[in-house]
Amino acid sequence: MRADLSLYLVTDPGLCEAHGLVETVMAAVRGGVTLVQLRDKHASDAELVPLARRLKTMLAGTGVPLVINDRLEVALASGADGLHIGQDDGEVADARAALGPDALLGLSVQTREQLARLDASRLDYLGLGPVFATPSKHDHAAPLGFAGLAELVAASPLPTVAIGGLKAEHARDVFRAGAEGLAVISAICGTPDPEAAARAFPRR
Ligand SMILES: Cc1ncc(COP(=O)(O)OP(=O)(O)O)c(N)n1
Ligand SMILES: Cc1nc(C(=O)O)sc1CCOP(=O)(O)O
Ligand SMILES: [Mg+2]
Repeated sequence: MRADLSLYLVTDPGLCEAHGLVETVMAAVRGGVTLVQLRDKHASDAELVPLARRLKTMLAGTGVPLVINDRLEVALASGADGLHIGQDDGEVADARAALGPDALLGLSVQTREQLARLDASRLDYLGLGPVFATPSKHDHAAPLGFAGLAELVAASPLPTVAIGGLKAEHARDVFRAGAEGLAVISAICGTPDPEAAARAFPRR
């Protein structure tokens, strides 16, 4: 599945708490977010499935797909549009086999070595990062900077979205590095006005 990666919102339960997670997502979509990832490292699958279903219902008619972070079972049970996995989140082939050919499947990549061994035929896009160090992910890899990002983008066989410490003022540099878009948590979720925060991102 081909997705618009321009402005990719990754949710965080703590940072989205102020306005409510669903309300934050919908405000961000009104502001121009093109893809939403439900990411909660602590909730159980049983807690995430109804939340994912609610988000999917709310996003109906907007054209904005919903992907689930890490949890294949949640993606399958909720009817989400896809899944985003990292290097240690299971096999791409297994995820693709379970999700079917039409689902959106993304993989996180931090290094050239990971790029060289991935199976592009089963993936739709790559998340490249972190561009900068960020408190939103405690176990992130070494920051790439824009030069490191550009190197990975140039070697990528798939569309890419940059992630990690990105704000609206970084959009031009991200596009110059060749990525299709920016994935963000705190630049939208942690703000007083998520719609305005999303709107502030320049488009490619
Ligand atoms: C768009 C996007 N890119 C990268 C990541 C990071 O995934 P991962 O390395 O599996 O880390 P966690 O998010 O699971 O902590 C992402 N979630 N989204
Ligand atoms: C979820 C995630 N993955 C990363 C990676 O480098 O793979 S960085 C990150 C957190 C992004 O949050 P913020 O926009 O607040 O920096
Ligand atoms: Mg993961």
